[in-house]
Amino acid sequence: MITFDHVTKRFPDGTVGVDDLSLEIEQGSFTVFVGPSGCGKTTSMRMINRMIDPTEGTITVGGRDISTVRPTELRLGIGYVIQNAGLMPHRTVVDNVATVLVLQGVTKRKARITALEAMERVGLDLRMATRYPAQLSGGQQQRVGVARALAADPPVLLMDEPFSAVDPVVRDDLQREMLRLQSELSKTIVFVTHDIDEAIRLGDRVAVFGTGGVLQQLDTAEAVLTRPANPFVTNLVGRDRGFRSLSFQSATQVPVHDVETLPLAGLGSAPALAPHAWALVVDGDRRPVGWLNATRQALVGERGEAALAPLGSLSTPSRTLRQSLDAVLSSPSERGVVVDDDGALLGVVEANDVLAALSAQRGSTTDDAGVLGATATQDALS
Ligand SMILES: Nc1ncnc2c1ncn2[C@@H]1O[C@H](COP(=O)(O)OP(=O)(O)OP(=O)(O)O)[C@@H](O)[C@H]1O
Repeated sequence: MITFDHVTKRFPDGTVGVDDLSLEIEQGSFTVFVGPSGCGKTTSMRMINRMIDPTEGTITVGGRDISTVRPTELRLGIGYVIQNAGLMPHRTVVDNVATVLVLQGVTKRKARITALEAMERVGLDLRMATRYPAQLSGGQQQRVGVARALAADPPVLLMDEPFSAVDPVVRDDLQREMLRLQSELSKTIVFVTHDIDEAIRLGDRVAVFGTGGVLQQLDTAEAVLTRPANPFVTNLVGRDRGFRSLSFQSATQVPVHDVETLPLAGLGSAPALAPHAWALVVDGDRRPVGWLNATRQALVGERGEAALAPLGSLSTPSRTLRQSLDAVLSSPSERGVVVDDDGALLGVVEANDVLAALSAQRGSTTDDAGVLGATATQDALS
């Protein structure tokens, strides 16, 4: 557990970076510090590994007041990942990852073996090991940064805007990877971002910081979205919070309907579709490939598979209402495709059923009706 007890940081020029911060970070939790630029997120994080010392108050890590622990000793148990990875350009990837272990006195050979394991854990191709950082993409460099922080197996991981310099697709991958890693490793993670969507996706707990380094709300991601503590938080989570809150609502009650399918093999000899009908084309493993209607079917002879309309986003059995609704909205047939964990077709969901499930859940959470219900429905439909 990491505890901030009435912690204030006043810089020599008088700027108050963090103002009277008290919060507890549970062991094994994923806590995200979020807020606009200059509100004290990074300063708060850097006080945990003593890159910055507080002016007032006490921070404890694992029950120890860290002002009594030498920074070098403290940092052995705290991994640190920063934006742009901060890799050493003249060292190979594997040696970058092995850095902390070597500093700890592990032999170079052993450190490299552990570094390769850490690379595998974060999904890096081991052929990258002998490359230099400049020979990697931005996303790969970030993975190296995470591998380096994890290599020495520290119980605590600090991550300061680690994914903010990569494009949205790579960012999505890295976020997914982080959630997978956390489910396997159960580290105590403190993650700084100014992106509320990233905070909500990753955090078990979200700490919203405001102007002058004042903590505005510390809560679950769902509570920050659905019960913002004050106008500052309401403004930060934004207009789309009703839509975002669908991410926390299960769609397992939404019925999955059967859908007409056509096999990809022999597409050209399929019976003609009725004028307004859509059929889902599946491969030999029943994995959906695309949608077909009569107009597109007429083009199959000429274009083959390229005549199919894209599937839209796919929904899965453990889906949320947001995922279900997105599948419906992004599908040309207005029915969202549901697949199992292997990608095989389970059926389709329909918009009316998604909205009915939303209404039913609104009825069962009367306290939250204003936000979860009306706002969500309006946002979803607008
Ligand atoms: N060394 C310093 N000297 C003076 N003021 C500082 C110093 N470091 C940070 N600050 C100020 O403290 C406040 C908090 O800064 P901090 O970097 O913690 O904010 P942040 O929320 O992480 O912002 P960003 O998202 O832009 O990184 C800001 O007003 C900043 O200008």
